[in-house]
Amino acid sequence: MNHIRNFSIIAHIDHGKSTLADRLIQRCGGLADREMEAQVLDSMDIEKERGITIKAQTAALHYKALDGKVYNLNLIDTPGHVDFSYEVSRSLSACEGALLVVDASQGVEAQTVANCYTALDLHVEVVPVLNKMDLPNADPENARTEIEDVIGIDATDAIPCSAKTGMGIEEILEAVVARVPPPRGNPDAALRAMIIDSWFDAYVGVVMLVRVVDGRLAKGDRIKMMASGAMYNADSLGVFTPNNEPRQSLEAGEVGYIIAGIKELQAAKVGDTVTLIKPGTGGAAFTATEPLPGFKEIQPQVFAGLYPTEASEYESLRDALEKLKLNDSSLHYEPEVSQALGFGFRCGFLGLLHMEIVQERLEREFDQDLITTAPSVVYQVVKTGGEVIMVENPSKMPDVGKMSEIREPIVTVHLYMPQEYVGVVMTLANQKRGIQMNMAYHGRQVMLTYEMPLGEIVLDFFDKLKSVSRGYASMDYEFKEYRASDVVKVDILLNGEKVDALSIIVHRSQSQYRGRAVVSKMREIISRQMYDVAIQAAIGVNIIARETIKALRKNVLAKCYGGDVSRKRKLLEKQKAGKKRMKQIGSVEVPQEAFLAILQVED
Ligand SMILES: Nc1nc2c(ncn2[C@@H]2O[C@H](COP(=O)(O)OP(=O)(O)OP(=O)(O)O)[C@@H](O)[C@H]2O)c(=O)[nH]1
Repeated sequence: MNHIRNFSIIAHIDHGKSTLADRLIQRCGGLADREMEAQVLDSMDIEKERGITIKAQTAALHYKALDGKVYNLNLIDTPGHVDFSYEVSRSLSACEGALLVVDASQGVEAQTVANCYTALDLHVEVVPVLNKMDLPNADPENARTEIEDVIGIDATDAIPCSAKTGMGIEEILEAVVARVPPPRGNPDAALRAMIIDSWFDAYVGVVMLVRVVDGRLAKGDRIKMMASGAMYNADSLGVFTPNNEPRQSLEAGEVGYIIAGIKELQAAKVGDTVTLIKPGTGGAAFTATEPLPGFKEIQPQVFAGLYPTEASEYESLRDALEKLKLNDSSLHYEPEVSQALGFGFRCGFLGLLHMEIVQERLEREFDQDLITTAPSVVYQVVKTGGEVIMVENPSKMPDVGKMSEIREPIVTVHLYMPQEYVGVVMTLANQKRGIQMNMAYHGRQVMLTYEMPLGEIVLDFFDKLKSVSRGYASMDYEFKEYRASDVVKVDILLNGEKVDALSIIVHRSQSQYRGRAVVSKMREIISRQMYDVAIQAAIGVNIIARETIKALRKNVLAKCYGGDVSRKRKLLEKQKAGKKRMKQIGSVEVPQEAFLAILQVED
């Protein structure tokens, strides 16, 4: 195992993670130049466009070091957003080292900090790298000082490099060999391999990327997933270079893939431990007694309704969701009926970004026209009879008289920011009903710990945090508990009719304000119709806000002075096209944005 190094790259968006990874792969001969497409490691189109990595991928590199020995360097890619923090922690826990890439012309930025702390918590050796040294305004001294002040690690040996010109690449590879410790597992113990990532391949079924911690796995061995208990045959094994390269076995310390005829992604959960059920070729011990630490069952945190704009598209939306789910085990969905929107699906997501990605893929890859309702968290409701139910759709909230308590999910949030933003971040956290638990200094960087309702976070907390801190603050959060809370359901009525898909759940102290704000936002969004439209917000039978949209549809044609038929038709066509993502509710045409009006409300 002394010739193996497992490492990943931590970087702020745009600091050059993908470019550097490509360089390292190219230098180690993994891909011929013509195969080098920009950013090999980000495989999905959307990833490229959004510039984030959704699924971790990996490359096993062969590097002949200056000491004359050939090393096996496994580069493990990590996703970079708060919705995927669990995946980040699993990929980092599969590494002994991490390159911390800092753009020498920009210095340390907040997003890197949270991942860097995760790495340090997991005792991963962090090797700082100063990228973009070819830029005229590169300031390596400043970047070094910031790494020491903000992250609190020694940056004397930070390596200057340029992923663009190739400067420093050799030094980085040497540093990986010299500074990242070799893996420490026990090759003679029972097999324990951690699933770092898993995805569905149309030809071979589920592919698992694993880090073998102890023992040995050979082709054909019978394996078992320790958390799910499912058993399979390890039909084929191999490593990614990043192309796949079949192997007869994977040894302790190695990173590679297993294909075992698994049809369901849920059977190969990230963080689960793979062990053997029959003696393999590894020795006497085969079934591990203890799984590797850190496995968590990931539950969707945010729910929203997804409806086709045309009722006839329901089946094709179902097919699309089914296909997406094949490769995204954290996506949940089940059929749901709304009086206003007809047949659709209640979908569960890891967070808002995950929801956006799914929505975008449905529209782009599957050509779906969707209406999405406002995201909601899951509430725990104690009914008057004592029964406890989970409510993930505001419109399903029982009547007030039938509930004795509503509990909302509370999360522990860690907020990281430079000192100068502590004040504004605290103000924001207080507005969002946060309770401060702790404050810790790491050099110039501060970590605030809050307990906060998840419902406040899913609305717009992340965007607000970025805007008050000019992008410098970052966060991560984890579920803590359900806690009793004075939340109420606010219904929205159009011409006196309750629109189930528009109901929201908010804290009573904010209900008046939010009700009013949503109603006035909707007034801006819903265009004028043939009739007057009354928009109201109500808590139970109490109307708390009202706006009226005056009838005005004739205006579309008003400019046409009667005569010009073709122009008239054009205008009507145009109006029809504009209606595409609209839904007829009673006599009112409601555009897609109206369902998300709650997200557009400013505090
Ligand atoms: N001048 C210069 N530009 C670089 C260097 N490394 C990367 N870049 C450019 O910086 C931009 C961001 O690089 P990426 O490799 O996509 O950065 P990333 O960190 O992977 O970003 P995300 O994939 O968005 O997280 C690209 O336009 C690169 O061409 C470098 O050493 N010098």
